[in-house]
Amino acid sequence: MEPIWAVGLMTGTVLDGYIDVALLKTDGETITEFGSYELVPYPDETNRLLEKTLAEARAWAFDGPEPDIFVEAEAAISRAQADAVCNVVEAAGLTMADIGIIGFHGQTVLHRAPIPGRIGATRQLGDGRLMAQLLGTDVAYDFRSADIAAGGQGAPLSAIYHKALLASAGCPKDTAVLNLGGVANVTWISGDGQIAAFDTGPANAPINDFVRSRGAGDMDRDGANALAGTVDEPRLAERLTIPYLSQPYPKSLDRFDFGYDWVEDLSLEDGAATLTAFSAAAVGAGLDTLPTRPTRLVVCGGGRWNPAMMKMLETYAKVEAVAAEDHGWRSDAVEAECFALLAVRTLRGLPISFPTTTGVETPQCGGRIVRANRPGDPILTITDAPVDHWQTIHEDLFAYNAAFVGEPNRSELQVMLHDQKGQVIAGAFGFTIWNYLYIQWLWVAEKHRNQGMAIRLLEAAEKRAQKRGCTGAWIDTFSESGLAAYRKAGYEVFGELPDFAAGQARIFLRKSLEATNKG
Ligand SMILES: Nc1ncnc2c1ncn2[C@@H]1O[C@H](COP(=O)(O)OP(=O)(O)OP(=O)(O)O)[C@@H](O)[C@H]1O
Ligand SMILES: CC(=O)N[C@H]1[C@@H]2OC[C@@H](O2)[C@@H](O)[C@@H]1O[C@H](C)C(=O)O
Repeated sequence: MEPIWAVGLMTGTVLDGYIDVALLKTDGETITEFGSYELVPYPDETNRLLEKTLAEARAWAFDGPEPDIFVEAEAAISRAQADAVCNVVEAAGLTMADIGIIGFHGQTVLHRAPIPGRIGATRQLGDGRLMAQLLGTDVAYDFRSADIAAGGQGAPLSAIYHKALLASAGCPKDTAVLNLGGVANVTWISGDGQIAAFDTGPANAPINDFVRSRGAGDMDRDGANALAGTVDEPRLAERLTIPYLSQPYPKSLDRFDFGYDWVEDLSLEDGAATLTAFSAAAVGAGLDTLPTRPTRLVVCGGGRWNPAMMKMLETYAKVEAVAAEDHGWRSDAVEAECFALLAVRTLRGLPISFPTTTGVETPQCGGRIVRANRPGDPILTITDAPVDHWQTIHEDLFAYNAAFVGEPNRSELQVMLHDQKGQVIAGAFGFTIWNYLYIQWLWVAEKHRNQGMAIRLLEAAEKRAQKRGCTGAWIDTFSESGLAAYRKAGYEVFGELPDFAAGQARIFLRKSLEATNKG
């Protein structure tokens, strides 16, 4: 496939109020060109709605029907992100017609990793159909469900994009990629090109929540608090015994799996320092689980802008931390670019998750695609009274069939029984087509039933059908009496549709007209 322009959309777990929008030209395997990138703010009311939605999602905990608020939030997210796409595409000097596909991650509101005996669960709010309608462009969305359904973690999915980035930058073999969002995830490529990826632990989410709880802003901006504080080493050492950290991958986390309650009694500065050290040390513990420990990490995601975090990666994770920008990548764009690439992969039917990235048994293609209506596309109509164009289809269909099975010679047939006064007492209607007679309707007036009328009608119809060259006949019924009568006439059951009407099966019967001839 020729590379196409794709738009990637990401709103991560920290709910920082921004939509990450990035353009990427790609064939789904390699990066041809990085396009423009912007952080577009959500409207204030959407931010408030999202906070409420996340709280309701946690209370719901995948138990029972989804909270009603999801419907409203999903529409608001989809509309706001569609607007953002329009603006970024236009500002880049392109039109929507230049965009091959949109990769719409949606908002993760809840994520639960699988455990032995129970598959995982994940929910990203985002209505791909609505976005495709609004923008008139194909949309790939719901990237994680298929992986989860197949037994995978559903995350992280960025590994295949990180691999493409590492290849494009020609990084040394011992380099891994680290994303520091609400949660931290790492991607490592083995010498023979195998990918490993997993969530290492928290990144910014607990730091943001802690700082916010002290009324000190939305984040520890530039690591100012952490840099001014002292890490509570004993407390950190104890915290580092949490089994998740050294557990073998694959593994994934929800944004709220790690909190800040364990530093609540510390000062703002010491708390921030201890939380930052914990996120960094958790990365180190994760690196220890890889077959060979990388010596360099290219760091992307918002945490890359936190100097305390970058410094602590060196001291607590014992690894060289290089900013994404040092390789010409754009820290804040990586996740959005990733979903642009994943959308193209989905379009091409290429896998987006693998046994070593999400633990899924076989690579999964994931992502659902909605095709948009474009000018010039066929128009779909549905009617309860077909007339107009049926003849066109009919003639074409018959001509098509005739080309490989000969002329159908469809010809109708009606058999009637009248009394002496001309009153109808029984009748059958059907048609012969190719080698078969089909009796569509057969009816006997009530007072004439059980007198062999049905058999007389059928025999007459069968004779006529034989003259027309038919070698078989079929009929169907969902009445007991019909079934008995047709059996008596030499028909045998060859199929049924259970519960066709009010619990009754529709029974299909056939009879060989050749056998009748011979016998
Ligand atoms: N200048 C800065 N100083 C300190 N921290 C920063 C700075 N800029 C960004 N951050 C941190 O990065 C966070 C945003 O990170 P990012 O956008 O990568 O998260 P996300 O994509 O929502 O999360 P995830 O990757 O888990 O889905 C901010 O909320 C903040 O904690
Ligand atoms: C369920 C979910 O949304 N997980 C996110 C989250 O944020 C970081 C980390 O946890 C990662 O596993 C994932 O996002 C990135 C884009 C991923 O799938 O690679």
